[in-house]
Amino acid sequence: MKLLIKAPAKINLSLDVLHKRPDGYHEVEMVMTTIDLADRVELGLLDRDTIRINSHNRFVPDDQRNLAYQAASLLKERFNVKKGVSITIEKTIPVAAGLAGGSSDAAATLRGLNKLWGLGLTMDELAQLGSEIGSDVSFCVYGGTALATGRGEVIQELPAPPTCWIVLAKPFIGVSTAEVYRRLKPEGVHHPDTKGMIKAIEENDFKMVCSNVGNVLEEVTLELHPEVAQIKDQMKRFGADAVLMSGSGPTVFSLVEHDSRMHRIYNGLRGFCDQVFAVRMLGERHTLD
Ligand SMILES: C[C@](O)(CO)[C@H](O)COP(=O)(O)OP(=O)(O)OC[C@H]1O[C@@H](n2ccc(N)nc2=O)[C@H](O)[C@@H]1O
Ligand SMILES: Nc1ncnc2c1ncn2[C@@H]1O[C@H](COP(=O)(O)OP(=O)(O)OP(=O)(O)O)[C@@H](O)[C@H]1O
Repeated sequence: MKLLIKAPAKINLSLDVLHKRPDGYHEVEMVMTTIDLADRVELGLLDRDTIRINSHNRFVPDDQRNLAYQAASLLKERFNVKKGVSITIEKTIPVAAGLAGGSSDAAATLRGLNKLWGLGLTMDELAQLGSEIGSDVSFCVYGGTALATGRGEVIQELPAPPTCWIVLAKPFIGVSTAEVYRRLKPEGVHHPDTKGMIKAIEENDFKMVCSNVGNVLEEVTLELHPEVAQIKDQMKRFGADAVLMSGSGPTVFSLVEHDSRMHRIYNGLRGFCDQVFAVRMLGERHTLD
């Protein structure tokens, strides 16, 4: 028996860091949404009691460092599962890009194995388990649009944002999330208006969404990698309605209302960037599989 599960990327429409916590993590307030850019995770039962990862991407580990492996391992251990699984990951989401690719693969593995192994866990229980793997995994279990607080694992559902295009561009660099958080000084930065972003989404007001995008990690990554600022400038020049870095970067996305401008930004950025995509948001939370 085989199961094919979609693992979509996320973007942070706003990302605020309130303070550093005693456990070393940072207290955050993030408005996140899933987009129609997804890895495909195929799960197959194995006769042997083992976890096997197949990925044909040289940047993706095929052992216990893979977040999908960790998801399977956690379920096996917690629920005493004596079955094996092969996990084949077809990557489309750029790696180490601020788009939660690994976290989404882990979340898809949790959802899929819940079915394949007949564990009967609720989405809330899967999200709770996901938080043990990484801060973005809980959000990825649900997908859709949400406010994420705590270290990112406390999820409150939000309605779908106004419809628009998302053009994503990733420069030829990878970013370490841990390093970006380490370099951040939450006291000295300009904080986005999280409540304003939530209101804009609830009122389905595209202009208000655009004027409330903000990410406190942007300054840190821009300082490390000036090419991120260049991409932002280019997107603005090509007519984006809003431009922001996602997560800890380095991927930059624009929100664009009109098709013609979407094409202009997409074509303008290709050749200049490692990977460029034009996609839609997935909108509300819905059954992903
Ligand atoms: C930047 C974001 O992707 C935005 O959605 C997330 O905040 C990071 O989520 P993630 O990659 O799943 O993060 P984790 O794997 O849990 O943590 C990676 C590292 O980032 C730092 N980290 C992460 C989340 C958080 N709230 N505070 C932190 O300081 C920690 O140093 C941690 O060791
Ligand atoms: N399934 C996976 N897909 C991609 N990378 C993975 C996976 N599992 C583990 N990794 C490791 O995690 C690192 C970060 O990858 P990922 O693509 O998840 O980053 P990210 O998009 O920046 O994450 P986030 O936005 O959650 O901070 C990679 O360099 C890779 O070594």
